[in-house]
Amino acid sequence: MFIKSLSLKDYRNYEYCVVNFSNGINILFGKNAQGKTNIIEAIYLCATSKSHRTSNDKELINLGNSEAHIKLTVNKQGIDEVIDIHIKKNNRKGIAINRIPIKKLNELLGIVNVIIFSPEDLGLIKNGPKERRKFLNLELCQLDNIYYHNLQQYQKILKQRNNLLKNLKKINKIDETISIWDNQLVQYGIKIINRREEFINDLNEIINKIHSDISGNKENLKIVYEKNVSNIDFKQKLENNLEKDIRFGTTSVGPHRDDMMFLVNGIDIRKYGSQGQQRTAALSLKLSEIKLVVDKMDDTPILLLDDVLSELDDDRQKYLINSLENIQTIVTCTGVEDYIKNSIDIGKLYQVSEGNVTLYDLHNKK
Ligand SMILES: Nc1ncnc2c1ncn2[C@@H]1O[C@H](COP(=O)(O)OP(=O)(O)OP(=O)(O)O)[C@@H](O)[C@H]1O
Repeated sequence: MFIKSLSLKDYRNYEYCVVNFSNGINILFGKNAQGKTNIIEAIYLCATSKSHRTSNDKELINLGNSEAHIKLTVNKQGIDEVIDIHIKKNNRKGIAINRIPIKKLNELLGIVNVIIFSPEDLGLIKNGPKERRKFLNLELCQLDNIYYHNLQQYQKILKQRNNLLKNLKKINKIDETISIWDNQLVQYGIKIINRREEFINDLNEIINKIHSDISGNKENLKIVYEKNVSNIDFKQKLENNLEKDIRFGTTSVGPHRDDMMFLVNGIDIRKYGSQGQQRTAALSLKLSEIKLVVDKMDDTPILLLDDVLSELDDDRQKYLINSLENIQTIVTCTGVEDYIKNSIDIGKLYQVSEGNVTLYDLHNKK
């Protein structure tokens, strides 16, 4: 699939803007704070219904205006699909697919498949478990509608259980209704654990080869799923921890406390890796994700590279660029030197300046 066009009205620092994309590599370049990431964010929003930067939709509306509109046309195996998003000040948004309004946000998932890669992703291994869980959830929600549903249910039940725990602390006694929540939490939790396990196994099938290539055959990379509970002991652990959970007013066990360990030549690089090792492993992870999505889908996803190339050294830049064949890529950067140096075949080059996007001719320097 590839994005044909994006139009923005009163969105972030754009009053009105239309960008037509090539189905190859598209580069948006410009100085800092001109609106490059805002374009990536708008595309991401059309794919997932959420911004990758904020959970407050109001921030997406151009300051001084009361509504924002985003329209994206994607071509899927020859057929155009149009996504319209309308964001209102009261944090409500209306979404339509081919002009038909959708009732639930998850109807949007799977229409446009994007993989986003930004400098923050390079910190995935160095950062805390919350970031790694976010990675798991974002990827799986896009790949699998059932996972999205199970995760939503799990989070809803977890919130209700935590509220009950806080009430039980106040009245200082144990209420039988907790076991009703526990059963439901276990029911959805197990589904989440199983799907995460399957996903990590799939990544492991791919990642070692990629990582070994990037590291010049010096390093071996394996991901280990650090489950906080297993599908066998989840219920028991909830019961064992009940008193503690009431004391703290929160659920201390479950997949909401999962993590992933990254082993390079058998060593946990979250703790003992150099920064370079951690960043390379993060790059391998992202590239594995691309390959996995390409293998699992009938169609190719769209790759969004937000200012990431300048963060990589020459060898890693080359490796990433060589992986971009046959996949529409939308790149943001401050300068195009890295792309010229790597002789990339650029489909469309745009300059972004103060909320304006203009086609740029490298040769005529227009
Ligand atoms: N709701 C909004 N209304 C108006 N302007 C906004 C709004 N939200 C953000 N901006 C402006 O958008 C600009 C930031 O855009 P963006 O994050 O896309 O920058 P960028 O070009 O990717 O820069 P960098 O290279 O620094 O990442 C800033 O000038 C910011 O003030």
